[in-house]
Amino acid sequence: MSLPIYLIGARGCGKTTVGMALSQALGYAFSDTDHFLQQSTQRTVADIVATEGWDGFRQRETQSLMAVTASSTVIATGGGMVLAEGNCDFMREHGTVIYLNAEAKVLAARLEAYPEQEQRPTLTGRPIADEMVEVLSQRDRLYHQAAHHVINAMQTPEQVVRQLLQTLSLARAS
Ligand SMILES: Nc1ncnc2c1ncn2[C@@H]1O[C@H](COP(=O)(O)OP(=O)(O)O)[C@@H](O)[C@H]1O
Ligand SMILES: O=C(O)C1=C[C@@H](OP(=O)(O)O)[C@@H](O)[C@H](O)C1
Ligand SMILES: [Mg+2]
Repeated sequence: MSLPIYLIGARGCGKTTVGMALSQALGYAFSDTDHFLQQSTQRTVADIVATEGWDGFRQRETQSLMAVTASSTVIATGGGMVLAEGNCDFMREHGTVIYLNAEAKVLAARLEAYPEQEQRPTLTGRPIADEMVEVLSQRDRLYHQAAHHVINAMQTPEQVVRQLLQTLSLARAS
């Protein structure tokens, strides 16, 4: 059995989309911390944030991370998973952590085309393009610090998966 692979990065970088495709390519299981949270509570992210605030959501997110961690599993995390240092330590100790890196304007374009507001309530109250600049200015360093590998996510999902497979096989060979 192989260690879990954690995908981290900002909203819209493709953790959920690419994570599913990567799991199929590897023959791994797939989990998503937001899907787990929504299925286990039967509530949306927006509903949890509205009633418990972001602090309440973040506590539940940490519990979800632990609950979905299993061998031979690709795990798509929520974009704010790295905000708690304990989550970063946990991921690095239990598996391989990969940052799907993309510029704010690319993220904003994807999120504007497909906002999924129940999954992504506003973080700052600002328009998406401004929000992504602000979020990356706060988190880019945290994503880099937490990651074992950084992948350019500004390519097609197929290209991102190919690059992930290459990086993982190089890491295993070394
Ligand atoms: N590499 C990519 N190129 C173009 N669009 C993408 C890519 N990855 C994801 N998307 C699109 O961006 C949106 C957000 O993707 P998602 O996988 O939910 O990101 P995340 O889980 O990181 O927030 C979706 O509409 C998805 O189809
Ligand atoms: O960036 C964030 O703080 C969040 C990202 C979302 O997940 P995705 O990154 O999968 O969109 C979801 O966990 C929640 O809305 C908070
Ligand atoms: Mg996601």
